[in-house]
Amino acid sequence: MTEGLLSLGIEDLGLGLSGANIDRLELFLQEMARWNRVHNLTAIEDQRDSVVLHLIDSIAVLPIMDQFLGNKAVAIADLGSGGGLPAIPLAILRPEWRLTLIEAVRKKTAFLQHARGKLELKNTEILSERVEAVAKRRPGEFDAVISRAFTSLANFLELSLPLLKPDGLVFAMKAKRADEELQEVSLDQWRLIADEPLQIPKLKVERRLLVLTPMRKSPI
Ligand SMILES: C[S@@+](CC[C@H](N)C(=O)[O-])C[C@H]1O[C@@H](n2cnc3c(N)ncnc32)[C@H](O)[C@@H]1O
Repeated sequence: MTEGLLSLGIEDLGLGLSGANIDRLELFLQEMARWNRVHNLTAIEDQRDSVVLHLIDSIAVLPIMDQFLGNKAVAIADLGSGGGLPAIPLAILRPEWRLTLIEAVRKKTAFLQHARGKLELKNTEILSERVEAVAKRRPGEFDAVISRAFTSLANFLELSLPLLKPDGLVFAMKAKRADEELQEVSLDQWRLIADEPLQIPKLKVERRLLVLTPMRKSPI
């Protein structure tokens, strides 16, 4: 099974993954495939390779996140986690980070709870709620926010702002066409502090990771 992750180039990411890391990522993929079959969890029940590529896409952000967050016990929210990307692979590979997965659809959070138990991911919490509701209940709580395939950049930033600590960071996983989305962002409100191309082995489309921080320096 591990052959899939290896043959699709996970080692080329240069993350220094151990055999145990790869086994746990593989277990997550197996659970996702099993739940997909039974519950029709997401649209990505297509070929296994494409799910593997989604996973590799999700961890390609790690070298850049590491630069900003180091190995501190930071609190990170993943908005619109769906089947757990990118939060679950990140939680597997960075046990010192605390990941909060926020997902509105209950069928999906049932899977996320299942995966959390199966993988014994004590550094995760699953919230079966809309992001907007969590922001009201827990304002200014997170060091960082991330999302993948969630919404437009401008909307992601708007939803992130109330969740973030004053110096919090937003990690936006984007495709090459992020330039148009960046033009919609108010530079009075946000500072772009990094815009990094990502190397995804075997994946033809280009990816970027944008890192932004709010200009305001106190929570709302
Ligand atoms: C296209 S999926 C992406 C899932 C996952 N991040 C991935 O990359 O595979 C977007 C997810 O965001 C969730 N979502 C959309 N708006 C939301 C909101 N306001 N609060 C919580 N979840 C939301 C949807 O239910 C859906 O599962």
